[in-house]
Amino acid sequence: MPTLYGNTTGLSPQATKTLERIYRRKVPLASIATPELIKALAEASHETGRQVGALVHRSGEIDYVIVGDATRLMLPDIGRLRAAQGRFRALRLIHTHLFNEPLTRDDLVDLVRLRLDLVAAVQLTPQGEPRTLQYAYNVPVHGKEAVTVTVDEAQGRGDGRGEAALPYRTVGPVAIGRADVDFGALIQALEDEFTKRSRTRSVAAKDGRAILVHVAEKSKAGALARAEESLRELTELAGTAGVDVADTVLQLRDRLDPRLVLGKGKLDEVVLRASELDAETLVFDRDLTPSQASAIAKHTDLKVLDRTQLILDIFAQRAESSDGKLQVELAQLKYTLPRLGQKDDSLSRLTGGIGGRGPGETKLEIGRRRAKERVSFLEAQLKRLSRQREQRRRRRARLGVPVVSIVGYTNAGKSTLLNTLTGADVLAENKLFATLDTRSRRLRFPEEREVVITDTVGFIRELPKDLFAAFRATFEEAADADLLLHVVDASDPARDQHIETTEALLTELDLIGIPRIVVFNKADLIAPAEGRRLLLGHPDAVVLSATDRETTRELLAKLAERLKSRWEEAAMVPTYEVEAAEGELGDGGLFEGEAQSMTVLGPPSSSGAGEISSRVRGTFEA
Ligand SMILES: Nc1nc2c(ncn2[C@@H]2O[C@H](COP(=O)(O)OP(=O)(O)OP(=O)(O)O)[C@@H](O)[C@H]2O)c(=O)[nH]1
Ligand SMILES: [Mg+2]
Repeated sequence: MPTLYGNTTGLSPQATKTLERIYRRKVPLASIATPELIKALAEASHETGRQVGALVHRSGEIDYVIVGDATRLMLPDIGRLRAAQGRFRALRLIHTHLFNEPLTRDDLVDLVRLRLDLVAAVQLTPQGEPRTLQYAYNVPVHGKEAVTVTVDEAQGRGDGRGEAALPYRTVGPVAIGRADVDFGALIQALEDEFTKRSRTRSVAAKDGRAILVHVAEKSKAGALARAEESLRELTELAGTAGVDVADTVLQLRDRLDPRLVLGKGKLDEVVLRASELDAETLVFDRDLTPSQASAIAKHTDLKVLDRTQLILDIFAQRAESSDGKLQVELAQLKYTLPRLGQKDDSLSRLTGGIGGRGPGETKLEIGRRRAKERVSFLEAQLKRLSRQREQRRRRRARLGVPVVSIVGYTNAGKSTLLNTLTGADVLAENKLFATLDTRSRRLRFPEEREVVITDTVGFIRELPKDLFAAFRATFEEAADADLLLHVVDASDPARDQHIETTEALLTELDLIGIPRIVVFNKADLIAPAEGRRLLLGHPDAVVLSATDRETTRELLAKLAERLKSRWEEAAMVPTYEVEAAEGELGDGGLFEGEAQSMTVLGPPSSSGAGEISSRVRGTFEA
């Protein structure tokens, strides 16, 4: 027996028979629907008082007969693997409308999101006779690159997009029998056009085009400003991850939808927008539960990522040391595991990150059991590495060299500061999370005094939990620090928030007890008066430009002063005279030989303690 789909409860045996008979119809490629099929659908509708539809395959077969209610039809899950780029699903929906309604928004959203060949509605007379036919099909739109922010207040303000080109075209309603378009020729022409376009597109955006979505409750004061700031950061994160941001959408709601987060109407709009802009990914500016992500992916037929996945993806791309790679893989697996439990064939859209990137051997689409095994393996591996680090640290402690760790929000200029202070060439980039592996350099002060300066991973608001756990290890180094340099990008409008976030994370990492110097960086980008104001709030801080070595003198003097007792304790050198140090600062003699300031501590075990190497990477790493 052929299966009936949709709202099949309470159908009489007679109605069931009528419906099942629809499967016998054949539709040639040359027409949208035959008069016989239309008649059969109308009869079944009349008999049941419900909408009835057929999904017709290009082969002419009817693949699905679907029953709705009086006003709508829910399509079955027709295999949510996306149709190949530039191709349609080879299925067209022909269905009845009982009250002479034109194509509804739901019809059009289904057309676009499922990439159906075509959607047609047959308007029936009150007597149940087919009267007119209206149809719609997907058309290529030349997407605008512009980033628009749309805010939906409760009053339903427009989305400010104006007359955007629609990704579909509707025809009719026309009298039945007048709709004599050659369906086969139409679909062939459309597919050719789409294929041509997607070829040029895929070169332009190798990591995919995405729409960024921020949804927040509007009850809270300042919600809009916070949302905009958060979207700005997400846009930067997306850029860092190599995602082409096609558009951003911002919705403030009274209450978040527990299932879809956004309102259904808004989400439908996003689907259409994604089709317009040829975007295949939605990135949510919040964490989604596995079931939310799954529901949204199912509803939109788009790839759905949340903020955590985006950050994980960046880490996956950027981790360099074997340690870092293991940690990222572990975090990705831990994030993926609860999502593997879902009975969901759209798994690849929930897991793989942007391009399915995962370090190590994990393909991110492995089974649950394999994933668990891999987690245990990685955890054991990381424990071993952590023990090794611990040993190295102890050895170093015996050497008595004080350690200074540079911490702070991502992109604050930590690596730049390390480079400038030590003459190193650690990668510093205008990207979030440029640094993922801890690097250390030795900085020499006069009189044979020296410190080891360590660069760290940048902090970020709402650092993903699993990632936090995994990266805690990289802060083990910092846990032994005698002093922290908290670098702040003084020119960032969200500066105060960044300070707050960093301090909260320092607390969580148990580092808050370590003495700290706040370094307001990027002084060249702020007015001098602003710099002075900053110092009023933080009298112990310094203001400098990490890009300009001249400006770091005050910091070096402060470092020398703060580390004085530590050096004395280590009894490495005779008593340090602050006055003398300042005198030396005056003539720039703080660096005792430029070449030596570039010395790197070599791996003590493998190549002998204190070996001089010009390589930066791999410092302290066995
Ligand atoms: N104008 C200006 N730009 C700076 C200054 N210091 C750093 N930058 C720039 O800020 C960007 C980030 O610098 P990084 O040193 O990579 O920052 P980071 O804190 O190490 O960042 P992550 O490793 O990503 O957490 C780079 O483009 C630097 O060139 C400064 O004093 N002035
Ligand atoms: Mg860095």
